[in-house]
Amino acid sequence: MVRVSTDIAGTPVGSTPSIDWPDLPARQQPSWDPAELAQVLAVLSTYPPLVFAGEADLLRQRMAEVSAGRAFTLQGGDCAETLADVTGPNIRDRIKTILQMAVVLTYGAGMPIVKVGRMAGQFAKPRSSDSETRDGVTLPAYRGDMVNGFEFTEASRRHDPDRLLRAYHASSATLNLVRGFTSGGFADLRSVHAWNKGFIQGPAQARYEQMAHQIDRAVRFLEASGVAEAEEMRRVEFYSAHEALVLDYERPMVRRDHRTGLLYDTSSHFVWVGERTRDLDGAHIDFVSRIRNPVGVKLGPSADRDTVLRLMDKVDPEREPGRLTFITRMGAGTVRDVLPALLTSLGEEAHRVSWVCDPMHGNTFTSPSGHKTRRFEDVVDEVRGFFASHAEAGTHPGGIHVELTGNDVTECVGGVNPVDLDDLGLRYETLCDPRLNHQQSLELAFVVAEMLEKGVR
Ligand SMILES: O=C[C@H](O)[C@H](O)COP(=O)(O)O
Ligand SMILES: C=C(OP(=O)(O)O)C(=O)O
Ligand SMILES: [Mn+2]
Repeated sequence: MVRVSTDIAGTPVGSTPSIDWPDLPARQQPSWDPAELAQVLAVLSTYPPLVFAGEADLLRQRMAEVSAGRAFTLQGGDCAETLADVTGPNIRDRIKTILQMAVVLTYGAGMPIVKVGRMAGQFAKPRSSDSETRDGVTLPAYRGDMVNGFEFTEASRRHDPDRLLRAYHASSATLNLVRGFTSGGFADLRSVHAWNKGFIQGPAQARYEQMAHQIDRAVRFLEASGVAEAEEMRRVEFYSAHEALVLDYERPMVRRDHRTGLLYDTSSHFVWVGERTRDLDGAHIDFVSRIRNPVGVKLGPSADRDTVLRLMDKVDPEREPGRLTFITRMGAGTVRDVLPALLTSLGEEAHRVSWVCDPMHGNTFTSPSGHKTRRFEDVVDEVRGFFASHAEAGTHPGGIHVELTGNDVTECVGGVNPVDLDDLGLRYETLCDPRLNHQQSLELAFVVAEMLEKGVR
């Protein structure tokens, strides 16, 4: 995964601190049996960290480049990872998709792409409703495999703290494979480029051929000049991220770094707080304010200047480069009305954080067949509106955050090889929100690369 220099590798993994977490209101938390939970927490807090403090520091440096306008970040993966989907082929194909997108974006941006998987911990979901009713039977809503099962039975929907340990092990197995894939030659620029050529030979050909041709020339130049042989071209830095939602998972994973005495959430390199849990005086914002990892906060269309400044004061009072990322998810129809004004109202402060576009969560609707879906065209339109907003405000559009899979699912409609509303039932596999499939993800990368290359006003 990330390239680890000797001083990072030599970093002691840190001790489990005893922290009296303040008793603040926390939304969207499971209701566990307290005795069962206590047993699990005692075990989880002794488990090895999944990431090193030094790796999180390195990602913070990379995100500092994003906030300074010298890098772009690609964050992507499932809405909800599931325990059953932790398989070699699934992980490989998701990594492959992200790497393919990153090559295209690198070309378009002419900047380093900071690659972050929404994976190895994305096992918990906030829900609109606490319960779900089917055929007159009401049960607790599915909240992700870290909390309960998707199967619609009382036993499966029970909040089971043992699942925290299963999520830890699944995250550990995922990260292990990701580290292998991204450092062991699989990520070789030439193979990734060859996979992209496969995409362009399909229906995308006419629309994206010109850019594909330019990328091909650039890679051929690297090969001809011998640069493609370099070790750096055979591996990539790749980081993990998930929503820090279930505090009974995140808190026991916090460790004190022996070098500095500071706290890190060792469940992931990057964690974010979601739109539904970012209350200024709530436990989630308090949690991320205490850890040293680079962190994100989602912002929906209701976020105003005052809220954003107060979030900055809480989470990033020193305005440390790379520390805080705002992930905006305004909706394609709203972004142009709301985002430029918000950015402008922040003045200089808007330059002290990174801005990333989540074009998924503001664009969800239910199809006539009853599937939760999104239109590819709306996703693209929100990214376009995001770029235009930053151009207007003079701030850096720092990246995209996307729900995607490497599989050929039919969950979002549209794209150059279109999924129609009638196709949704063919391969609708997500247990929560609809993801872009492999082709739609690559197509998004080409469209965004064009925006990066040509600029959007
Ligand atoms: O991923 C985000 C949320 O968990 C999801 O959009 C909530 O969806 P719901 O409205 O089906 O609960
Ligand atoms: C829950 C999510 O998003 P948001 O907090 O923006 O609704 C998510 O990213 O899956
Ligand atoms: Mn989602």
